[in-house]
Amino acid sequence: MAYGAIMNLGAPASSLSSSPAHLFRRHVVTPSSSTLPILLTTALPKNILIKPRQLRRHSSAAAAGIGGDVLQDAGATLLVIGGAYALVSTFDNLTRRNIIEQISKSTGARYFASLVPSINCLRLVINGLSLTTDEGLVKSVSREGKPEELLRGPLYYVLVLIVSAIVFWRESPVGMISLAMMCGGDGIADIMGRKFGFRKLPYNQQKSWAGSISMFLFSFLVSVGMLYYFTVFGYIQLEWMSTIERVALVSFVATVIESLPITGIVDDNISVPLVSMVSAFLIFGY
Ligand SMILES: C/C(=C\COP(=O)(O)O)CCC[C@H](C)CCC[C@H](C)CCCC(C)C
Ligand SMILES: Nc1ccn([C@@H]2O[C@H](COP(=O)(O)OP(=O)(O)O)[C@@H](O)[C@H]2O)c(=O)n1
Repeated sequence: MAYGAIMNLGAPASSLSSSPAHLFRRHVVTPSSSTLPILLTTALPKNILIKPRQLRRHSSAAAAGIGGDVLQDAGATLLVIGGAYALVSTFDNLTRRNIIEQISKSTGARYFASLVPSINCLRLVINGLSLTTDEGLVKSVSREGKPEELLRGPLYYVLVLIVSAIVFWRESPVGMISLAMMCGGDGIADIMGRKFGFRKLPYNQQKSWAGSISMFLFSFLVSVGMLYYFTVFGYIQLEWMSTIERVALVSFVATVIESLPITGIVDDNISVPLVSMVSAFLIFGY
């Protein structure tokens, strides 16, 4: 949910610290020095969007020793928390002094919000084409450390963020739900599946029950959290009983799609949000 982070740009700054947007993490790890650049450059310190693979990769930095790693990670965590706190406090102050509006009503807000993923999109393209070399970025978001990997999963990911922000913004549940599936559900499936995925799915030996059950649960919970958040701020009105049933249905569809052995054909950063968008649109009707 990047959506949450994006949308937060138009929400009361004081709500940032308690918003459910922090759940919208594609892959959540304790930030290490290698994840810091991406955290800081995305300027969204509360919304840590990093892959678990960094942990694995950088565990090879065991040369520094486990104690050193823990210290480094703890330091990085404190730094990010401090940065997030400072950012929220700054916005709080500006809002209290009426220097910035609490809730942006500007029609251009969606384009401003999409600037964050757009800048990251540009970075991915430039580095993916090896026009420049940002080793931190490549290491942070690729599996094998190859720049060209940036042009696949990570690029699709930011493109979905951009499209969702611009097309759906905060008036339609469709964008929120599809981002919840991609950023929340799919991200958690990866983490839980790798850790507890001993029992594989009968039709896909690459995916596990633990991963898919987590995908369903987190897609559902993150979606409901996001919808609740935007309902509280009055952007959307929902009838909750039917909404919960509908979200459960979309989560189920997204989970089934994520579990299929089609990763080689279509990246799940495309299949999951796309199928979620279509099914949410059909189910919600707007
Ligand atoms: C590593 C990423 C995707 C790869 O996925 P997969 O192929 O393994 O399935 C994500 C890449 C993220 C990107 C480089 C930076 C995105 C910044 C974004 C605009 C910040 C939004 C923050 C919010 C927390 C979502
Ligand atoms: N439903 C799922 C999804 C992922 N996983 C685990 O997570 C790993 C990465 O999943 P993936 O191929 O979907 O990776 P991403 O493209 O989402 O990063 C898989 O190799 C599995 O170990 C799982 O066990 N069950």
